[in-house]
Amino acid sequence: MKEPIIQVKHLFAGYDGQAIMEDLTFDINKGEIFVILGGSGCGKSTVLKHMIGLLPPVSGQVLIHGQDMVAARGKERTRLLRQIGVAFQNGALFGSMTVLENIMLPMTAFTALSDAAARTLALAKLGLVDLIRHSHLLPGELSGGMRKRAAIARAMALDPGVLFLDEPSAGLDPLTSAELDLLIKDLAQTLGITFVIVTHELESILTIADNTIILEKELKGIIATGHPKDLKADPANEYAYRFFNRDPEKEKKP
Ligand SMILES: Nc1ncnc2c1ncn2[C@@H]1O[C@H](COP(=O)(O)OP(=O)(O)OP(=O)(O)O)[C@@H](O)[C@H]1O
Repeated sequence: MKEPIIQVKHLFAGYDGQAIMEDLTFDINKGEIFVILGGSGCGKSTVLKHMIGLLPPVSGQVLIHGQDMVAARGKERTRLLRQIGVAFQNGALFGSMTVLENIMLPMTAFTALSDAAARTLALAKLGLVDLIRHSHLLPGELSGGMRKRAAIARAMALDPGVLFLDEPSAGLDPLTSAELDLLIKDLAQTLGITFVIVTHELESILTIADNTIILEKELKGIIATGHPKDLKADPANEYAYRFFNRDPEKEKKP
């Protein structure tokens, strides 16, 4: 049975009281890989920032397990934020710390774990992303694909139920990007982690997404929602059809 883990309700997304997306309402179910799509600059990352508590929305609610993260304050907010992990596009790893130290950092900073226990747990996370052999390296010594995997391991440090990934395939070659897709699918299936991903990569979306929303700039809202394979095949949903079939020409027709 579908169980919403995140509910976005009447979210007006934007900056300084100015909405660039209006009245977004959608659910993300436990264990699914949910992809946020849309043309460049339409507001995908902005919506993501509201969902992870990095930026207050113009208005609306983001519920995690039924509790409003936007309204939450103090310890309640910290508790809700602990339930999500985030891997940003550039990895955002600390360059002067080894990969292992990067994964241990959230554990020692936010829990009472000893260094030894944090080290053991961090190595377990690195095992999940196949990076144990590289745990002693600095982020700058890793390949692009490894850096993404390290960022995912760090996002998993505190065992969140939901992982947010902003453009995970950006800058990766197609093969490395496909490997990352497999990893995401594997983590969703084996650990039951829910993924919320902002990406443009059509191949990747069709391979991994269980559900998508497509945002549209002019409309300032959701233009299509559903399984990407259904959206790709359904000409009735014209914008989604064009998006998945890379058909900009039709866009110019009335
Ligand atoms: N800090 C900010 N203050 C004001 N406006 C911003 C800020 N950051 C982004 N914007 C604007 O908000 C709009 C949406 O940007 P956003 O980065 O969310 O889009 P996006 O869909 O993620 O784009 P892309 O796919 O190109 O990364 C853009 O017009 C952008 O210029």
